[in-house]
Amino acid sequence: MKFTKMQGCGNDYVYVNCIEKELENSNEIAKVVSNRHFGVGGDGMIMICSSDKADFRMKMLNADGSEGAMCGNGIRCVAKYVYDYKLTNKENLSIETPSGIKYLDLTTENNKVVEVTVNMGSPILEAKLIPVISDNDKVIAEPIDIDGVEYKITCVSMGNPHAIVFVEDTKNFQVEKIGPSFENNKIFPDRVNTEFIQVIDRNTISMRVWERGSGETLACGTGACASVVACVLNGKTEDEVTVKLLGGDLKIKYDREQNLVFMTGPAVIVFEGEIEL
Ligand SMILES: N[C@@H](CCC[C@H](N)C(=O)O)C(=O)O
Repeated sequence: MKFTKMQGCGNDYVYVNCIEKELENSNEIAKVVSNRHFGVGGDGMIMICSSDKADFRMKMLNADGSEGAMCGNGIRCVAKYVYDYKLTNKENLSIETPSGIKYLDLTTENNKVVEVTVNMGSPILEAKLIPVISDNDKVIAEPIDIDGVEYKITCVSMGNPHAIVFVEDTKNFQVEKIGPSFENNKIFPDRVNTEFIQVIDRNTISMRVWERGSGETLACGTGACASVVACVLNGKTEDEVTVKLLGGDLKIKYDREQNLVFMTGPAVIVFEGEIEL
């Protein structure tokens, strides 16, 4: 199988062109190729497919083979893939995902994409739709017991579920130890992605993430969007925020008038290859 390894802020996936032919058994293939010792290595696999509703369609699978309905870093890389490999010459693209059609603006230099802005759509706050089990309609700064310690979570879906936790210091936070207990807590019927956020100032936050199905990653685009929405809801930041991740920075804008979230960030090709399956 031919592939291109790409990354956005260090959130790396194996990209496969499925425009002519979809992959059979893609959940199993995602597990194999994502393995960092026996496969290509990545946080998961992303398939670029044709669409009858938009310019292209994206399907994303986590490293454990489970599907995510949206991937913020992935969708920017899909835009770079289709433009740089000349599958389109459009600099304004629409990409269908299981969480709806997203609209993207490409910034190019020397006929290559260097940065992409994505209209990520409206955040979903209704507990039932995220889904998170709660007595309240929305989960904002609600206490949760994780391994005997009380944390406060704010829950937001950007097409996929996120729980946001404010911490004193992201650098020394034990994400690997605590992340799985959030992911698999019984109040999240579909599991959850968890963002640990340190507020630096009213326009800057530091974030680490434990991703459902992939573990700690260097960045999560939907997670950065959900976190800025959570910051605004908790009165911690303005609505334009630089999110500092282990793998780089994302610029997020929560346009409250339109109730839309915009994400701007890089997309990079790392290498191309072929793997025997
Ligand atoms: N890294 C992604 C999100 C990938 C999916 C997520 N792990 C899930 O299962 O919902 C991003 O950049 O948004």
